[in-house]
Amino acid sequence: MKKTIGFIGSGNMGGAIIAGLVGSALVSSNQIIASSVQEESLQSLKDKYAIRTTLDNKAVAAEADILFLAVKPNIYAPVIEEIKGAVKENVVIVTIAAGKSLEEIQERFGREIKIVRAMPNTPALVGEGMTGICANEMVSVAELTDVKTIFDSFGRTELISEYLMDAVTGVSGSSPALVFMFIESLADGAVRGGMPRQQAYKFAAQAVLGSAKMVLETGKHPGELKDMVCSPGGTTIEAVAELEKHGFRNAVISAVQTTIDKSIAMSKPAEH
Ligand SMILES: NC(=O)C1=CN([C@@H]2O[C@H](COP(=O)(O)OP(=O)(O)OC[C@H]3O[C@@H](n4cnc5c(N)ncnc54)[C@H](OP(=O)(O)O)[C@@H]3O)[C@@H](O)[C@H]2O)C=CC1
Ligand SMILES: O=C(O)[C@@H]1CCC=N1
Repeated sequence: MKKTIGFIGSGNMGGAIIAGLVGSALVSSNQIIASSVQEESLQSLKDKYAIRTTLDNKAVAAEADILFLAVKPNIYAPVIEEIKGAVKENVVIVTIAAGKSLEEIQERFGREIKIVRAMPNTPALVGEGMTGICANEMVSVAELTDVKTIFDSFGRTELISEYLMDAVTGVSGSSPALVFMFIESLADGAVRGGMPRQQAYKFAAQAVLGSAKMVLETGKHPGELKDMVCSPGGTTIEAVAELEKHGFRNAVISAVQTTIDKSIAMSKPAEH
């Protein structure tokens, strides 16, 4: 891809996308330019990925053909105000913020502008991201394909309707945090059984990785895969019964619902 890709903000998520992009070889490092507020964070990105960096958001906006807004949702308004006069006429804006609609972003730019809304996740860092994307009507098929190609370069991407973006935020944007908690808990259980901690993380993480791959690659229902592990009268069914006793599935469903509720709440700007 020949385009210049800009990042306004390059923290946990922006940094993960940059890492994924550089790792994919879809673009060369010098086609990526990123801004942040602290020189140290930029220096660290420069050292790791050899990309171009600046403290000047407008300089990124002026160069980018595809411009990622990777700052926290609560500073979208001032950041867009700062850069809106500097962006290229035909720029494609990629917003990755929870709860920021295509309509709201367009309103803040104050003109018709090409916008792709994406909800990625931090596993982008290791080339295993999951991203949902949608776009406004200004974005051409070719431009959407370019943006999808970027997300595809570090994981899987699906085009979705915008109304599903809150659900995507729960099921894949936020869920890595829940999965990390699950891995930590599995490992704690193994440590309780005497296993050294670092070894326990490896066993727990590989078990989760392998299980996820089985879902993706066998096409079998997760319940069937669970049944395949539960030997009658064996060890696993004891653990299943224990989790059911504590409302495990209901807890997870409710947790995802809270992310959806929060994402919806964040999409309603507070009245001033
Ligand atoms: N974290 C995640 O898993 C996911 C996050 N997102 C979305 O990504 C966005 C960023 O989140 P996340 O990466 O977690 O947040 P971080 O706090 O890790 O990163 C925010 C970045 O913005 C920079 N920044 C702060 N103020 C400014 C400013 N005025 N101008 C330019 N850069 C600025 C920070 O700079 P510095 O480092 O120098 O302080 C930092 O690089 C959010 O909108 C979030 O909803 C979406 C999906 C998943
Ligand atoms: O916690 C958040 O708001 C962001 C969005 C999805 C993951 N992290």
